[in-house]
Amino acid sequence: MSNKLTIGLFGFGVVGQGLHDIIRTKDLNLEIKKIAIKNPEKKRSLSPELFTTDASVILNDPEINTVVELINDTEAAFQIVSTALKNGKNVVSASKKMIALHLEELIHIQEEYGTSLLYEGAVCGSIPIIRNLEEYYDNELLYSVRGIFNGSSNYILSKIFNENLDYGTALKQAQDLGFAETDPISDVGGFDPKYKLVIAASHAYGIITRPEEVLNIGIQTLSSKDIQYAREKNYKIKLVPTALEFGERQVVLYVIPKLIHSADFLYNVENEYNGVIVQAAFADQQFFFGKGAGGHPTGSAVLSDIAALRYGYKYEYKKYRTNRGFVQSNDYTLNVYLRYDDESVIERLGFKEITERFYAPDFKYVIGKIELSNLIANQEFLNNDGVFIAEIVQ
Ligand SMILES: NC(=O)C1=CN([C@@H]2O[C@H](COP(=O)(O)OP(=O)(O)OC[C@H]3O[C@@H](n4cnc5c(N)ncnc54)[C@H](OP(=O)(O)O)[C@@H]3O)[C@@H](O)[C@H]2O)C=CC1
Ligand SMILES: N[C@@H](CC=O)C(=O)O
Repeated sequence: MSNKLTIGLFGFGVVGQGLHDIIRTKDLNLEIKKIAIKNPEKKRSLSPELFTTDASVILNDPEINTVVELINDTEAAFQIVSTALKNGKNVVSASKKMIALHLEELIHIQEEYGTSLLYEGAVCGSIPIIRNLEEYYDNELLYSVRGIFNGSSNYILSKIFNENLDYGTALKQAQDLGFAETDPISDVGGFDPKYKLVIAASHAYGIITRPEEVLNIGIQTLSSKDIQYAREKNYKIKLVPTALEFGERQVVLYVIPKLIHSADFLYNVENEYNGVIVQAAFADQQFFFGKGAGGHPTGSAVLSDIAALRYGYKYEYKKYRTNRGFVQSNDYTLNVYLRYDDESVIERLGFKEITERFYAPDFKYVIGKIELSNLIANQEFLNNDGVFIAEIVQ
């Protein structure tokens, strides 16, 4: 491909503008030729001639060799990205939901048309985790990948724990700072970190998982009682996606709040920062830390992908293609804290074992072991008021 990148940018919101800010500070031998947006009435900080609402102006322009997709509409993003790849353009995207939902198809399109799709900014903002999982870690030696993959929920939890802010105020701040998704239930309900986990697991283990088959329980039902419990036991609560190998090449994926002890690297990951712990057979634990949301941190990851396209970089999906027999499995048991209102909840969830019970008129909880499949069967129920569940790692 030509050394000079001529870019068609889709989206000029938090991340699109963040990327543009970064690009204009440096002489990078690249040009943003056109920017596609949705609302022609919105006031823009750049010349009106640069903008279009017609996607085909970019997608059919033979001079544009690189498409950068940073929009907040999943289905439109898939149409744009797949058409651009089929039209011979390389693409950078930060749309994690779109990528997680369409990963297998996107891999095949890249293969068929010889084009490249990079998406480092889609997983943990500024942290270069995808290229590391893809290139550095052999899946034979990789035990687990877990961490804080969502800046908004971590921001909310930090503000609640460290500054006693109420949930609604903290969420509003995360939205005002540009961290939250258009519908913030995606963040606080654990959907956004689940999409990121699905993408990370494909590069870690070579397995492509359908997001709807992965448990996501969020922080939206957190109450003052859970915070009191965590504080008394010297825990912090964090929303943690986990991909972990167990048994014979089985990989379990799930997203759930976790009670985190001070010895855990994630304990000190605060606000919009993310942290990823990779556990490998001989390297033991390695910790990646950086801003996981916001225009400039995400823009920096997008720019790194743009720069990688200059030298023809592609994900080879080696682990997926060689298929070394890793399979996703939900045959896994978690140790959990469950705060509940109604006694029938305990029976409904079918605990394997209960090791602790606390009972007061205004606060009831149990600690015990439960099958992941039971949590999946009750996922909707567990995201409703009256219950809060969190994993406790023993
Ligand atoms: N915010 C963050 O910290 C991060 C966000 N992401 C992801 O990056 C993407 C963009 O997020 P963010 O910048 O926050 O979103 P914003 O809501 O700030 O901006 C979205 C932009 O997309 C444009 N847009 C929407 N639909 C279309 C369409 N069909 N064609 C062209 N433009 C369109 C909007 O146009 P208009 O201006 O006219 O409304 C707007 O400029 C999302 O997928 C998000 O999940 C990833 C990592 C971090
Ligand atoms: N809403 C997301 C944005 C980045 O991916 C988050 O809060 O992490």
